[in-house]
Amino acid sequence: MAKDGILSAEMVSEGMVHQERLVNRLQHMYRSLSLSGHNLSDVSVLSNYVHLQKLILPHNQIKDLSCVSHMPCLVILDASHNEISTFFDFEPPKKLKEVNFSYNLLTEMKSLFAYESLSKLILDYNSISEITGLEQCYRLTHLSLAHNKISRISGLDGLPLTYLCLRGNQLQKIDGLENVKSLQVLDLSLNRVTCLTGLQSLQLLCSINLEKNQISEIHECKHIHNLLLLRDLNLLENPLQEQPNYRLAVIFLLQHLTMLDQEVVTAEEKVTSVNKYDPPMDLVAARDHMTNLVYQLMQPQVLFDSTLPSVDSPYPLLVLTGPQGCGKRELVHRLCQEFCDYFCYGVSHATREPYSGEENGIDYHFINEEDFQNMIRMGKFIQTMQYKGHRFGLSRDTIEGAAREGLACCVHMELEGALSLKKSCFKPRFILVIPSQEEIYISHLKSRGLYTPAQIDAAVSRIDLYIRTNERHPGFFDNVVPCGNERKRFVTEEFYHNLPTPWRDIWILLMDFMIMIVKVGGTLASFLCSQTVCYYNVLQTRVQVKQQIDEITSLKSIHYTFSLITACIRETQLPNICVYLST
Ligand SMILES: Nc1ncnc2c1ncn2[C@@H]1O[C@H](COP(=O)(O)OP(=O)(O)OP(=O)(O)O)[C@@H](O)[C@H]1O
Repeated sequence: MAKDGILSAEMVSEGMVHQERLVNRLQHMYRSLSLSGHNLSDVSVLSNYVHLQKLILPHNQIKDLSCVSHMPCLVILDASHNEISTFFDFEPPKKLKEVNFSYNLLTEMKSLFAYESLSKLILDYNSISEITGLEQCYRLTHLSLAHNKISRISGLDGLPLTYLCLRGNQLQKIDGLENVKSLQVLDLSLNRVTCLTGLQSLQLLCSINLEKNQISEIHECKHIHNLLLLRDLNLLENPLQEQPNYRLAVIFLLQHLTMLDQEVVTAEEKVTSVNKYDPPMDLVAARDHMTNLVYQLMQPQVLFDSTLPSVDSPYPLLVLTGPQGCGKRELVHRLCQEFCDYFCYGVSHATREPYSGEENGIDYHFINEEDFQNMIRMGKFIQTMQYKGHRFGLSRDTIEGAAREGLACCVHMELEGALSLKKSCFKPRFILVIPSQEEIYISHLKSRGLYTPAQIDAAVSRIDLYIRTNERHPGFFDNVVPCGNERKRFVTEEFYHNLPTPWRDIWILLMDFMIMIVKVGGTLASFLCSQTVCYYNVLQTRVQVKQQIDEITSLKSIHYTFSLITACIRETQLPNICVYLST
């Protein structure tokens, strides 16, 4: 222990960790000195040790470090746990890289422009209230100012920091970091931070510690959603932890995390979070199918009453699917009008308000949410779907109604509904009606005057979903009908007059939806031919079986008509249509 706190030459030689002989072999050169916890207050003797590279003096009572001015080779200085109140009060050693002044009495930072080699600076547990003087520290990568009195982050612009610790300060928001682009590890624990804005541009961040702050909203995580390298996030002891499903919600928003709140994020948690907050369509469909089936099975049996098929006797359903407002609904109506001997419009239930001109029981069965839920519980639906906050569902009664009249049911629905139906024992035929020209689709939606711009964007964005499904799952749709302005383009006066007479009549008959119906035609006719047999098998009466034969004859004639139209179109060399017809 030092007498009166004064460091003597003997003590220095005891504390020397590393010494080397100089070239002349007569003198020693001291490289590293470590004197921890010696109650030292006067270390002026060190002015003689000019070759020191590493000086470790923690847990003393040193107030004055001016001896460092005589150590031009010093690289590492640890003067933590002392009584230093003046900031870097010595001539700058040119090579000084690492400095630790934590647990001292520093109240302010001064310019360190002359310390150009400084790469690591630790100033924890002082009373510093503002970060200043670091502007010229072009090599500073590690800065720690934990447990000071800093209330605002400043003075760090453009520094090459990879590690920054401001734990235990008085920060309420995160600003002043936008230009610290190289930051990888950030510790802001034990502050009063309420929101995460200010982090979104720090693309290299891989670890953020925000333990013990005031963050109360899970959606704050959206600000760090785009930080693709972020692996470790600590939000322990923030109010948001009280929110239901907190962990899953955060994992869902930050899918790259491997550690959350000091616990490993498992693959199961990631899958569960996605299934909860953005379930893949297939999962939604499977759940929907399962729900409706289970509720149906829970009802008293109505087997003998039902004309509907079982697993081995499918019932013909024609499903037109496509994005909202693409024209599929009109096409279904039209098909059911034109071919009323074969098709019946399957009216879905909907919880949305009717648009003007819509009629209850014709466009939808409009019901309220409570009634819809009751119908689900009573096993009434075959398929349901939530779309933009409203519920839609196709009921067994609707289909039974069509079946009792000896007709095939024709419905329109979104892709999720189609997926759910695919899982049922029905074997529907699916026709995708897809806008071929985005601008025309958008202006059509606008002209309906029913949708907000956000709803239009959402509908347009689903075009891609349908196209991807069609590309990735060949055969998912039995036919694809592009809708756009082809109709206007092709049904010109000239085209019409050039048609031979019988074909002209057919065109008149189909007029508005001609092109679309023709394109559906291939599927439609073959579908009816193949499915009607099954349907009549379901009804199981002799009379109807007899009727079936007659029907099929006329169906064949429809098929024939379609092939004539096809040939006619081919003759007029309309390549677009021919392509669709041949698919
Ligand atoms: N049972 C159902 N299952 C799934 N989707 C359905 C069902 N019934 C209707 N839909 C679809 O829900 C979407 C929203 O229906 P809505 O009637 O509000 O649309 P819209 O604006 O009138 O457009 P559209 O002319 O395409 O019907 C439409 O794409 C519609 O086809």
